[in-house]
Parts: sequence; C-alpha cells; structure tokens
Amino acid sequence: MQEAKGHIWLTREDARARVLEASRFSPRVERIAVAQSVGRVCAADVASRQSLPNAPSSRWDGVAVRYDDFAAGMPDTSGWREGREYAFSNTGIGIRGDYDTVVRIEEVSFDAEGRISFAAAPAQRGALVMPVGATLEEGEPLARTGQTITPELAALLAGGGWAEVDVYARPRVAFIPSGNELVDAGRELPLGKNVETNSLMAAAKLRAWGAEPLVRPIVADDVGLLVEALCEAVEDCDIVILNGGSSKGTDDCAVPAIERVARVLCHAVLMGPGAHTSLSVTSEGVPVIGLSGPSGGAECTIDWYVKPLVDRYFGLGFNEPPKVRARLLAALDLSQRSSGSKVKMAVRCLLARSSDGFVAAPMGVLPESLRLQYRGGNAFVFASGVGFALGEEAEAELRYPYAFPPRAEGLFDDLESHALVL
Ligand SMILES: Nc1nc2c(c(=O)[nH]1)N[C@H]1C(S)=C(S)[C@@H](COP(=O)(O)OP(=O)(O)OC[C@H]3O[C@@H](n4cnc5c(N)ncnc54)[C@H](O)[C@@H]3O)O[C@H]1N2
Ligand code: MOO
Repeated sequence: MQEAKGHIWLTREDARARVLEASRFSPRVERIAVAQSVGRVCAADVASRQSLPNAPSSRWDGVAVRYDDFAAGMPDTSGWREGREYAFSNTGIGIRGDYDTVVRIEEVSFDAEGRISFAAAPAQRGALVMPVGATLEEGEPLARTGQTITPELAALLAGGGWAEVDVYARPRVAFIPSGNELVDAGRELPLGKNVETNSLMAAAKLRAWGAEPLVRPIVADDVGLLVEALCEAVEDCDIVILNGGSSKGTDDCAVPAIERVARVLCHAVLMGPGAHTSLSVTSEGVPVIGLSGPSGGAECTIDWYVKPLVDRYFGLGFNEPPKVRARLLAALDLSQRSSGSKVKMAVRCLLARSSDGFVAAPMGVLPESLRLQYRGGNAFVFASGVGFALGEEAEAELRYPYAFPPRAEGLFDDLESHALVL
C-alpha cells in the first residue's frame, strides 16, 4: 500500500472511538437452557416466576410447634407426641401441618421414654420460620438486559423458575487470513513460507469473549480474491477481520480491497505494534478490521480494536483498561528508531506489585523461565521519544484480561539485562 495523500492516521483511542461510533449492530436473540447460559448476555429483563420458599419453611433444623401452646409460659409437654403437638422440621424445608413456630433442635431434648422437653419457650410467634418469598418473591427482577450471566445468576434464574433464558446470539466474526506466504498450521512448511497462526489466536480470543469465530481459508494477495472474500463475509457476519495490514510492500493489497467494500475510517494507527491496522465500516455498519500481519502486533490489536466491538454488539460500554504508575526495571532505549517516527510503541511488560508500588519489567529483558510463564506480559508501557531510563516511572496499562499482577518480591531476582533497545 503506497502511502497516498489522505492516508488517515489516528491515535489508538481515536481509531477505537471512530469505529465504535460508526458500527451498527442488530444482535439476534436466541433462547437457550439456563444450565448452558453462563457467559452469555441477557437479551431481556427477567423476573421471578415464583416465590421461594413457596410455603413457610424452617430457618433452622428443629421442631415445629404451635406458638399458642407456649403463650401462657412453658407448657407441660409430658404427653406431647410427634406429629400431633410438634413435628421435626429441617432447614429450608416447608413446615408440615398448622405449626407456626420453630424451636432449634439444640434447645430440645428427649428423655429415655422419648418425651420431649424444651430448654426455652420460643420468643415469638413465627420464630425461625421463613415466610413465603423470603428468598425470592414472585415478580422480583432477577436479571436485566445486557447483564452477563454468571454462575450465581444462572442459579438465581433457575430458582426463579426459569429453565430457559433469552440471550444475544453470539456475534459472527469472520477472520480472513491473507498472504501468498501463508501455510495452514500443521502442514509442511516450504522454504520462505510462514505458518498461519493468527487465526488460532484470534478464534480463541473471540470464543472467550462470547463471539463465534468463522475462520475462512487463506486468501492469496490479490485484490479481486480479497474483495470476493470480504463481500461474502460482510454479508453474513457482524464483524469482519481481514488479516492484512496497511504496510507498503508490493503485495499489500488489504486496504485497496477493503476500500471496495467499506469506508476507511483510519488507514493506520499511531500505536505499535500493529500500527498498520486499518479500520473501516460498510454502508450497513459492519466494521472491517484490517489487522496487521506480524503476530506480535495482531495479538495486541485484536484486543484493542476487536474486543470493544464485540462488547458493543452486546450493548456493553467500553471500559478503559486499568492504568498504574510503575517503576521500570530496565531502560527502554528508542534512540535507534527512525527519527521522527510518530508511532508510539506499546512495550509488553510483566507488571507486579512491589513493597513501594508497582514495578514493570519489559518482556524482552526477562529471564527465560519468566518469559515462558508470562509469555504475552500482563501490561504495556508506552514508549515514545528516546524512551525511558532504568528506574524511571512510566504509566503501565494492564492487558486484557487485566489479571492481577503477581507480587514482585523474588520474581525479578535474576533479571540480568537492564536495557531493551527497541
Ligand atoms: N518498508 C516498510 N516495511 C514495513 C513497514 C514500513 O513502514 N515500511 N512497516 C512494518 C510494520 S511496523 C508492520 S506491522 C508490517 C505490516 O505488514 P502487514 O500488516 O501489511 O502484513 P504482511 O506484510 O502481510 O505480513 C507481515 C508478516 O506477518 C505475517 N502474517 C501475516 N498474516 C499472518 C497470519 N495470519 N498468521 C501468522 N503470520 C501472519 C506474514 O507472514 C509476515 O511475516 O510491515 C512492516 N514492514
Ligand atoms: O505495525 Mo508494526 O506491528 O508496528 O510492527
């Protein structure tokens, strides 16, 4: 892609805001079993169909009695019989007969002949009895449209008498790998070719976010073939990802193809990795993401631009990732980057709590054991200009899924290198 006049560069934040604003989603609704609903998003408000308990029930394990028998003080219970003056009554279970009060089993004893006696009379009528609806009342709101179903909410829905629930259908997200050099994973790799791995990463992320990934076959670097694949995808998908960036090589035909099916909002982003990511939207409002090829960038950019779109499909707002100030455990040296580069670099880090705040170690300087364990890093530090000196404070942005950082003590003991040249 030659950098033509009018080539639009936006900051990561503007690019995201523009594509969110221009996209139009019409989420479909489907009815599914509550037992299978965790992680799905409610497409309607749900109210309880029943009260729980649906009959007065015992709050504790005990015996149910009639309060009137105790109204004038402790009665003579020598002639009391189970099923007549009292009945055993266990926690959460409907009280049989016309008993109205429960005495805890710890306050009840039986003599050798099985005669009951009470250590104390019940304090009031209805003591230790859960009235109808104490847990859940018929008509009570259980869930709201747009709420993600958690295990607890699924249980609540079941308690409210629902076996099925209306949820938004998973958004269909097409992923079109492109490039003459790509070979499907698992196939023999001819010299000079590359394994198509981004679709595995993208599909797994999309599934985790509640979307349905539709990975298409690899398309060759040919505008006509790409347009064909894009036209098919925008017809029946909610979001389309073309894995082809807006770089400048002779084979870079992703943007020329996207331009034929959608309006380009942004040809490239002022944030790397993945600066050559383009964002577009069709006249129907279907977003088309031209994801830049190199895997390191694709991993970040799919989080930055696609995750918010999936959330938006479900009607969820965009939440800024948590940010903290962190002390850098290595210098970030940008002096070798081409001067005048306007692209800010998001450097993957391992961010951890330390005794006096947060520390961030750029992934590149970590010893192998840590690099393997925390492969993608859990945060970014943004480097521009000449970079940062060792020990300098920088803003660190947690990476999705915003995992709580491990404690730093002992973690970075064998950190050897103290400068990362970018
Ligand atoms: N002369 C210049 N060259 C490059 C520039 C530049 O400004 N001037 N920018 C560099 C940067 S930064 C990036 S990022 C890349 C962007 O390239 P594209 O997004 O156009 O991607 P491709 O050229 O198609 O591929 C690059 C690389 O990624 C691999 N790739 C592509 N798709 C997949 C996939 N699905 N799974 C795994 N790997 C994939 C591809 O095989 C290439 O190795 O341009 C730089 N060059
Ligand atoms: O756009 Mo590139 O991924 O910045 O390296």
